Amino acid sequence: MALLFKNGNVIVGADQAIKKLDILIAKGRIVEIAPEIKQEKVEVIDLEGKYLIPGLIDMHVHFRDPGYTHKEDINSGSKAALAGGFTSVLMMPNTDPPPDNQTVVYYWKEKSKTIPLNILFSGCLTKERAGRELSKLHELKEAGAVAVTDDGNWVTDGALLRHALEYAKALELLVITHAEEPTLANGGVMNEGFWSTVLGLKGIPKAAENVALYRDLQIAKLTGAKIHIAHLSTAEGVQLVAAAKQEGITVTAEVTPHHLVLNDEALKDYNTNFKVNPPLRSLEDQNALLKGLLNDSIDVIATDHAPHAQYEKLVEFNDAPFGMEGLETAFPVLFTELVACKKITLEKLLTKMTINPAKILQLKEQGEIKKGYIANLTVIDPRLELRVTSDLLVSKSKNNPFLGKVLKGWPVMTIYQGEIVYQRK
Ligand SMILES: NC(=O)N[C@@H](CC(=O)O)C(=O)O
Ligand SMILES: [Zn+2]
Ligand SMILES: [Zn+2]
Repeated sequence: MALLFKNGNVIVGADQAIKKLDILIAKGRIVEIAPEIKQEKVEVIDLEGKYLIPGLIDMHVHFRDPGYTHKEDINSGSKAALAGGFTSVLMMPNTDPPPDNQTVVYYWKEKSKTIPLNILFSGCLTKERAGRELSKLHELKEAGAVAVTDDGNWVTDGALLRHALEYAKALELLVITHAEEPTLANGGVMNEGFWSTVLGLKGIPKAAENVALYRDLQIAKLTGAKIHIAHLSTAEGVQLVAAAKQEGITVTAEVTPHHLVLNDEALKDYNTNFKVNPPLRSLEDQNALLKGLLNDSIDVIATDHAPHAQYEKLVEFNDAPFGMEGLETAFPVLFTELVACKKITLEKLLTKMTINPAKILQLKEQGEIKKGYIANLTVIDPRLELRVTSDLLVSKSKNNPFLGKVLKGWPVMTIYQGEIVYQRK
């Protein structure tokens, strides 16, 4: 049945302007946008006080399927995405087996075909993500991958990255880099600085990210290929990306919600839910990342949703795996900590979570609310306040750094291709 949204604050157009409008959707599309729509035989949804926004797009999620489905699988990860207001996600390839050829991509396709979420696939850049030999990039493209990355590992062999970028350019595959020079990271578990000294934990210096990033940008320049920087975490990194853009290097960059609202002081209780890679950096880095987001050096906010089972995190800090669960709290965290505190406008935040990732992933007729576009939409209740608890989270994993926090601005309804696929009870 057609749906008519009334009385809402609707985010429309390429500038994500907030307007009081009615929206009619039918047959999976947005068919009318007007100050007042009168239509019979439709289901009317009263949005009083709420926002209707484009479905959120997350270009960095780990669904752990196949191989680590005790942490998450395509089904549970998708449920978490929909509960978080996301209608498109890009899956990362650090699974077992990893998608370095078409087999895993076909498995993903088969397993996700009935799930009401636009799931995009990334393949490995190198075989087994081992950094020695290129994956079958052609095969991956043919199977439907839109990106290639060795996320979790940096491609240490520069010539190999060069070749990957050359092929990827010809194949129109996006290359995503996890920029961290491993000999500098050297087994560290948190950011190297004041807090690692206080806590007696081995640090990962910011230089590990900065040198890797600089090399990757130079290889992008050399090849003229597009490169996307995953989870930027340092102030210098923001400068490097800004300078590269200025020079005409075709680079885009993302930042995570956790790097925008947390810093390494959060680790002072040795809570392993705050252990993540790249690590939470200093307050200065946190501030620089927000600045970089505001001045468009950083294009996208992506969650890097990295679920781990509870027992895996219930160990000594040094032994815990890196990663945070993030899909479900991303929007309320950013709304509470940045929009409500007037550090960023809702329009700007949404641009980084809808239009910009849609452009980078070349998603057609998505990312904004526009007549004729696909009806992927999310309803946000800015007044709804909820405490983050493990019961609230639908992901298989509960390693969320915001557990215990009261957040507002929760997604309450997610619409995928015109159908209501999630409703908060
Ligand atoms: N971010 C993390 O801390 N962990 C990710 C890997 C990654 O994104 O590099 C994971 O797969 O667990
Ligand atoms: Zn990574
Ligand atoms: Zn990741």
